[in-house]
Amino acid sequence: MIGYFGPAGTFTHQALLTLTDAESTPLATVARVLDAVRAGEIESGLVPIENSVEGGVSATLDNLAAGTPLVIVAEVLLPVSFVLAVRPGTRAEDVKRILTHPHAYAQTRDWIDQNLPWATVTEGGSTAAAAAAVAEPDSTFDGAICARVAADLYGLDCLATDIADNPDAVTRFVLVRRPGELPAPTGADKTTLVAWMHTDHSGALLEILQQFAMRGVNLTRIESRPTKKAFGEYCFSIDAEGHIGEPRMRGTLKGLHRICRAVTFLGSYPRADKVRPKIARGFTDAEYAAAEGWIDDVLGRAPKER
Ligand SMILES: O=C(O)C(=O)C[C@]1(C(=O)O)C=C[C@@H](O)C=C1
Repeated sequence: MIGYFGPAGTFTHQALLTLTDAESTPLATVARVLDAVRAGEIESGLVPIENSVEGGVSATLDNLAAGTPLVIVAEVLLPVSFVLAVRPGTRAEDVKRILTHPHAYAQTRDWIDQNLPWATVTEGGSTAAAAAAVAEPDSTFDGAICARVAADLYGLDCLATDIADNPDAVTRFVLVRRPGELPAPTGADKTTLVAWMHTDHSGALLEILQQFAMRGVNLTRIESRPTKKAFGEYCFSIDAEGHIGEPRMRGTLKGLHRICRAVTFLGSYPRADKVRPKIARGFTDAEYAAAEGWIDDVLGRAPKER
């Protein structure tokens, strides 16, 4: 069973339908999805992790960083577009109170300011939960910012469509499981990790970045998140091109393990866009293998299984 950030009609639900038609169950928060996976109540869970306009989804990044480690086994990229959904008969001038997810508000703020300057916006739950709440006859909310499928599902009318401030917005979702067998390398993979650095000397972040740079490993996302343990203490949530099965990524992870207070490995998985990294001269698997073979020769030993 696959859990997803629900209820039915969220963008996460739509992302799941592009991935599989396996049996699924909605859960009300990102934390509930991830905890249900940890507890073994569901086999895997789909949650949003990053948006091209608003950046990282903190609820997901922080839970994955701090909780019992899970691993990402797949990612989905979904273009997101929003509608203003209302109970049938509601006119624009009647829309005084809007309910939506914080990321959806962040992506439609200008449109709301320009078109409904009198409206107040409450952030909470998911976009589909907002649509379901507005559909209640005695709802205190007049409108929801959600996906068109959510408006249809909960019997709402679309007062306006395509209201995103950035029409090209894309959200990235990740499918997580309990640690076990990892997806095999495809040549177009990503590895996600959290680096918890020592804070007792200067240049600690630079040392982390050097581990990637000196092995030709490109980053696709890096953001600092508070550790929530002490004021001013941060960890780094990182996505990098490559798979733990590849020697340059393994070397990077080993290097990070040596220099960091801790490293949380959150999976190596195929990239949704299938983009293959440009591997500079000196960093290919063959060149790593040749270098190992040369060391074996120098030491006069038989090549060992690698
Ligand atoms: O509320 C939803 O529908 C979600 O799936 C969450 C979420 C997000 O967390 O970014 C997903 C896509 C949109 O960017 C807005 C909200």
